Amino acid sequence: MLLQQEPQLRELRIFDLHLGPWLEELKTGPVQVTAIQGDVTQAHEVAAAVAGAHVVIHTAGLVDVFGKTSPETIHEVNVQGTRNVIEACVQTGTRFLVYTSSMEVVGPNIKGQPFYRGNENTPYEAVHRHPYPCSKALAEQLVLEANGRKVLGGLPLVTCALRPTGIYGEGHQIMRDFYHQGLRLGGRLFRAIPASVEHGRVYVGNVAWMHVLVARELEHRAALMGGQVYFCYDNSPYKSYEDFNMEFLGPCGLRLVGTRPLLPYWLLVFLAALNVLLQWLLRPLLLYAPLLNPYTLAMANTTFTVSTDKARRHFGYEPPFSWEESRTRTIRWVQAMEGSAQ
Ligand SMILES: NC(=O)C1=CN([C@@H]2O[C@H](COP(=O)(O)OP(=O)(O)OC[C@H]3O[C@@H](n4cnc5c(N)ncnc54)[C@H](O)[C@@H]3O)[C@@H](O)[C@H]2O)C=CC1
Ligand SMILES: CC(C)[C@@H](O)CC[C@@H](C)[C@H]1CC[C@H]2[C@@H]3[C@H](O)CC4=CC(=O)CC[C@]4(C)[C@H]3CC[C@]12C
Repeated sequence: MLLQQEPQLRELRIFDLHLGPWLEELKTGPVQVTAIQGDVTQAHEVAAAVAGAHVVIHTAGLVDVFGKTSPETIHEVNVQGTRNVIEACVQTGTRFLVYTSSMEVVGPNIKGQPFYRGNENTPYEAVHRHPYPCSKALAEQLVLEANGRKVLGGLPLVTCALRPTGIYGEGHQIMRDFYHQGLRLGGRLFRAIPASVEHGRVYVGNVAWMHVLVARELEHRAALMGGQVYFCYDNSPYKSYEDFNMEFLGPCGLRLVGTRPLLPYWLLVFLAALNVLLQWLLRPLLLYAPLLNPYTLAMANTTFTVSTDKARRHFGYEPPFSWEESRTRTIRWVQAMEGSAQ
């Protein structure tokens, strides 16, 4: 999107632990695309990649709420990695830093309190225990506190944090997991969460556009945007997590069984805890990381939706992809997966 939408772009550096062959397709245009294989936990690698950059969009992170990696690793990547990016900007003189934070910085909290149509100023007790939200909250705090620090050359660093709600769209691993689970269950998924529990979702293309816009506007609107947080939002409908997924999985042949949860909540809690035990017992042999665990159950069962226009007011954000376009593009992606699955 940067290559298509940013006329000022002279070089795009992509720094990632895992570089894919798709990067080669980006190198066909007039803008220099530099792919750098590196680890954000290694300060020297980050500094070398950042040196000379005008703006850094820091979106690297470990998105793990399924117990696939240790809390220490999540912290190392999400917190220390962010610290390394900030220090690289300061040491090399990069003045503008955009950070991909998350709704999880706010909630749902461990008390299961709903956040209903909230915005960036809505009072809410952001209390977390899980390593992932804790790491995102710490990293966001580091980014916002770094706003105003002097970088090499003596000018101030300008930082901003974007908080996507549940991202969906092409490449969404969790959607892929739901789809494959449905295929394994004969084309069916079984409702576990009441339809009334709404979860905010945002299309990946709109999240990407918000990042491009902030990267462009941060310099000209530093006084307004510096040190600010913005929820990433669009016109995606408010639905339960499972019903929302069915907007894409339904047209691809899956069916959500039950108009209300098929199992009582206490049994779901028991099964989620059993999954944790099984994960622990099986760890020496294999990685067992099902979708259902105590954290994912609590998240899915707590309403969290945002309603805000702060990004529009501060830097003119309007989602370029309508709900219909976002839905169609995601369905096409799942269908392409379906083709590969058959
Ligand atoms: N998936 C979601 O629903 C949401 C994600 N986010 C945030 O968006 C950002 C991107 O996440 P996703 O695209 O969902 O996940 P993703 O796993 O597709 O992207 C994360 C990227 O970070 C890279 N990475 C991981 N560890 C690294 C390391 N040590 N050094 C360098 N690169 C590393 C991965 O290779 C990957 O390309 C993350 O910061 C995440 O916390 C925020 C809100 C919602
Ligand atoms: C098994 C069922 C109970 C099923 O409904 C569980 C769904 C569960 C896997 C998801 C429900 C809410 C999701 C999280 C939410 O969208 C916020 C997120 C923000 C991020 O920064 C990363 C992803 C996630 C934690 C997302 C993960 C999947 C859910 C927990």
